[in-house]
Amino acid sequence: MLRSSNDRLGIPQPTSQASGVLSPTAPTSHRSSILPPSSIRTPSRLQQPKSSSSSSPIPAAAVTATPTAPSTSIPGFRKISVSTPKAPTPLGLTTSVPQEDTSQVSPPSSISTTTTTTSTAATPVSTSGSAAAATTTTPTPTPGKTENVTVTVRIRPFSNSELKVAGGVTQVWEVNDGSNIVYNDDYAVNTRKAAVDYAYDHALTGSDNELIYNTSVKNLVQSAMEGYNGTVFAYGQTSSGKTYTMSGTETQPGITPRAVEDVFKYIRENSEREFLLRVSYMEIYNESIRDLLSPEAIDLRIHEDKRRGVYVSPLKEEIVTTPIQVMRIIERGDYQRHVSSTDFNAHSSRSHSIFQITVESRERSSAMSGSPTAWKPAGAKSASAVRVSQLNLIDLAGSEKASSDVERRKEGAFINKSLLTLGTVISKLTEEKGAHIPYRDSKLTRILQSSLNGSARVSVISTISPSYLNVEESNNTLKFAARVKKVVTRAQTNQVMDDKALLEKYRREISELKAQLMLTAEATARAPASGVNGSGVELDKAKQAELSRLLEKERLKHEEEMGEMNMVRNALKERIEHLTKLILTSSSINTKPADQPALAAGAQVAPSSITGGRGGTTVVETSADGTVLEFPKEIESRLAQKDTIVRQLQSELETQQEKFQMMRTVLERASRGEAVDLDKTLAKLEEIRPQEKFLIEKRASIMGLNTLVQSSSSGSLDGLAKMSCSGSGERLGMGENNEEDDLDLMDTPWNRSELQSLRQAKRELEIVVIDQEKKIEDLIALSSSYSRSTTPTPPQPPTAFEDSDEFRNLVLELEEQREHILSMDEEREGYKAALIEMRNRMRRMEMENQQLKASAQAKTNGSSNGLSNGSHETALSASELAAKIKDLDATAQKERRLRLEDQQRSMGRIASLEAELTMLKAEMSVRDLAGY
Ligand SMILES: Nc1ncnc2c1ncn2[C@@H]1O[C@H](COP(=O)(O)OP(=O)(O)OP(=O)(O)O)[C@@H](O)[C@H]1O
Repeated sequence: MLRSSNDRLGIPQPTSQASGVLSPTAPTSHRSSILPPSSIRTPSRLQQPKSSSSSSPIPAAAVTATPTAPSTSIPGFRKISVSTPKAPTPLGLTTSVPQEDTSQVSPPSSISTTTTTTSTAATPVSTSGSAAAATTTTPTPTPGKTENVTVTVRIRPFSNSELKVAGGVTQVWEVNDGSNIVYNDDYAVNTRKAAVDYAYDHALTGSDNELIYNTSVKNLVQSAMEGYNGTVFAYGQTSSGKTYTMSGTETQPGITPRAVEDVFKYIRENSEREFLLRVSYMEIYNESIRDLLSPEAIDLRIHEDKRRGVYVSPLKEEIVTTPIQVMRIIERGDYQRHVSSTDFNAHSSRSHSIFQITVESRERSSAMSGSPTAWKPAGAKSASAVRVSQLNLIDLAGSEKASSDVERRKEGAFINKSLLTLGTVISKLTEEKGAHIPYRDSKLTRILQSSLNGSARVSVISTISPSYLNVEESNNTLKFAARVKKVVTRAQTNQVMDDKALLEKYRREISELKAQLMLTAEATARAPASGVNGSGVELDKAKQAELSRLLEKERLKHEEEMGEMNMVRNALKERIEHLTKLILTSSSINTKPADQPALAAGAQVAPSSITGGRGGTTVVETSADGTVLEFPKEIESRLAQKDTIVRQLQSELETQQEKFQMMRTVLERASRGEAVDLDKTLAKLEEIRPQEKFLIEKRASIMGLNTLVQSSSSGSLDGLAKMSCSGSGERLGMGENNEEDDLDLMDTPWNRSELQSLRQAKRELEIVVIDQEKKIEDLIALSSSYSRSTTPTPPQPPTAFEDSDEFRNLVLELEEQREHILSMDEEREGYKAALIEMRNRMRRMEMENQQLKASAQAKTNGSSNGLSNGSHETALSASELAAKIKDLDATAQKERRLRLEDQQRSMGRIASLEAELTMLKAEMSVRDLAGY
């Protein structure tokens, strides 16, 4: 489970129950003693003058808290009583503690000297870490001089669950002399335990994180700023207070935010050097290394080289310029860290987390010359050598007993194994000279190898519970801490002379850019004034016109060139400004608005306040060979995202084109007057509509991508919100930010051409997409015009396509077709009428013919009978009649032939129908027979 940083921080400590008082029989001692909550508070031992001898009558301290006393409260924590010193109580105790301190101190009168204990400390330890000395600065190490690891044990107050359980409030441990841990006398007496005395550099109680920071870490941070590697880690059983110590709460910022603050404070106060800071954050979860700033990067590898020692790669590093920016990054990383609720801790860290600050610094005198010629060749011995050091702040996962949950048990097994290996490595380092040290047995020891084997200053904070319930685990932690105390280191500074240091690289780049800027300035100055005809020569009108045309052309060209030149100059200036901002000096840091107050872990940070320069976080990454590269992960993931979108768009466009072609064919057929199924066509056109949605989505996703890059570079989450609502109104990928971000990312030459070609491809694609969109719109308009013509819908306003020539031609063509069909119809009707007329004429002629025949017959009969009635009713001569009859006969014959043919055709058709009928009848009878 991943948790939010707020979950991780400020987990409220329950209010303790008031119960019990110091037993009158309890031996008083000059130890700090952790007492049950109701114990009377006395002035903190931490404010007492430090005792030089255990036998001297100095007060003892006891941790306590009551919920009822007037107090200065730390939200989420037990209320701590604050009272003024009083007269001794019947128990001989005074009741005064400093604010937020939970130590209880016995007055001198009541103190019996501490019973002598058997010390389990293997080495004599310094007691320099008393609270009184806490805020003083110990000298930075002498290069090459050996020193022991600084070990601090911190006993936290009782937790709520401990207070609730029987025996939970039995206090086992006490702090003695500010540096030793011994058994509480009551506990020792009641359990008849042999006394123990673990000796460390510092032993602390209470909740004051400033105290522990000043006591155990402050010096180490200072020496990290001076070029020495430093490692701080919190070690202890689960729920013993490691995260509380390292991260802290809003009211009690832990070691990490305080260290960050001090890093910037150091830069502010050291004007003779300039600095470049970069940070990374990783976790080891189930023996796999994960980049908390780039969570998709899992299972990172560990490498080693002579120059850098052991390091993890590829690990994202961000260049930082303000404390608040660093806190924001930590918050981001914390959000990704594996945290779960366990049987012992509601917010238990299930991984070891390692936060690294890499500090590069160099004397300003050599760096600030600003002249491009001031650079010495790489490797040259000069004051420009860059010091590189690393500060590791590590919150280990807690050792734990078996958990009831399977997943937690598995995690616990990994945690315990790596902590066991850490213990073994420490043992071997201290006990067996020249023995094989099994650093490689766990990722944790491998990463800590450089620190443990000598070259770093190391401070270990061991956290324990005060309760009897955890006595066994606390004993193990104390033994581990005692062993670590024996580890000897020999810190030394690292000097880098070449471009491997980013500081050197950036300074060189700034110089080169400044030189380029000067060149462009000179070029601008040299540029001729344009548009002036200063010859004073009289020219004729035509020549003058020609000349002014040429001059105008020349002037435009010149303006264009000047515009380009200015763009280059601005880009150079911006880059110089950007790089300069990354390099921190006391003056630059003092002028920064980010002079924030002490940072509380989990404090809300405005996203805008973390952006520096042009609003982008600068990301670097160390390659496997130890070279520091700029931005590769950002570039890679961005290119990959863009590639995917380009591929998607291309395939979508191909589909679109196919459909478009299909539609076109249908429309062409329709325009030719061929039958087309309009409904089907319209349905197909409808299918195209969802693709519009796709294009809009793609546009939005490209816009979102730009926003994402912007947000990732600014470290803010609001970019993601912007992403979700961006897009619809803008053209594909044409967001302004895109190019700007690309410029930011184009800082390295290796990706420049790739980005450019990608941008070019994107632009080409945009044109295709826009073209496609236009065509689709046309098609949709056309389809609706067709549907309007086929359905009686109210008239629509004409679309653009209806006004087009193509549409007009189609309509004309259709009209012509229609007219043609009409004229054909008319013609056919005419033929029909002519035919009928012919038939009528034929009939009339036949009748006439018959009449003529009859009269001719009558004439013939009359002449032969000698009868001549002298009638001249007919004026036709016999020959004329014969001709007419012949004519009519021919027509009648023709008609007969035609009728005969018709009759024959009909007979044929009837015959074939009859045959068919017979067949069908036969089939029917066969079916009947078959019993269907
Ligand atoms: N010195 C302290 N003063 C007040 N409260 C403390 C102190 N140390 C720890 N606590 C509280 O005790 C609880 C457990 O502490 P924390 O989460 O820091 O333990 P942890 O050692 O990091 O545990 P884990 O290994 O499971 O992550 C938290 O609620 C924390 O606020």
